[in-house]
Amino acid sequence: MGLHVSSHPLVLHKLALLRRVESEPKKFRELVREISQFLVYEATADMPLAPYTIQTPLGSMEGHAIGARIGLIPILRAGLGMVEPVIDLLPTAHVWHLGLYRDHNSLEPVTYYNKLPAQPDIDVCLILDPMLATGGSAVAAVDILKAWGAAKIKFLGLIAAPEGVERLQTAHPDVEIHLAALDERLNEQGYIVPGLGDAGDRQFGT
Ligand SMILES: O=P(O)(O)OC[C@H]1O[C@H](OP(=O)(O)OP(=O)(O)O)[C@H](O)[C@@H]1O
Ligand SMILES: O=c1cc[nH]c(=O)[nH]1
Ligand SMILES: [Mg+2]
Repeated sequence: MGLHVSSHPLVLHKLALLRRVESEPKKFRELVREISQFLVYEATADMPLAPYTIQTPLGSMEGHAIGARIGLIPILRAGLGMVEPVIDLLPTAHVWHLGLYRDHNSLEPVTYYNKLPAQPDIDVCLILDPMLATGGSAVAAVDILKAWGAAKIKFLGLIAAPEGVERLQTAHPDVEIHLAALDERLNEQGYIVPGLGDAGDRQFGT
């Protein structure tokens, strides 16, 4: 319940290319862009619609607009690469960046950037972060958004470990998780296996 792992052939095809060690940052960023668009297409399948009257060259009819105010919450750094492809499809979305990094020793998230306004001005928050590993960062992001007053929150990620899914679902069972893949496990350093390595480093060449 609440966990969606894409089985679309295009997602699987592009995910294999994304994982490959040969995919250099330019290629990697392109694949992050493409897979993110497929993911948000699937994750917005239940968005409410607002009907309104439009004119075609041949007459009037009832058209539809997305009836929710959507906020994109990229988790810096690695979530940055998911913003442009998603906002291209949802051009009226607001973007609120959250800066979180994992402490290398404790693997616990450290918050370093949060400029959310005093009052939430969106109906649905889409958290964008390619990797859900221990789940510490995702749980922290949802904690922040709920304390802010966000009503509905979804997590969009490229690859997750079962440990991270379980931690997020236990802490926040109401948050839907949309993934391109659910991998085997975490290794001793907290990396997803087989995964793709460090999603921030691979996008930004660091
Ligand atoms: O589920 P967790 O164990 O919390 O790990 C996942 C987090 O790790 C990565 O960020 P990282 O800390 O590498 O920061 P970066 O994006 O700046 O490289 C990733 O983008 C997530 O935010
Ligand atoms: O495998 C992992 C785990 C956390 N963050 C990453 O970028 N990759
Ligand atoms: Mg990183």
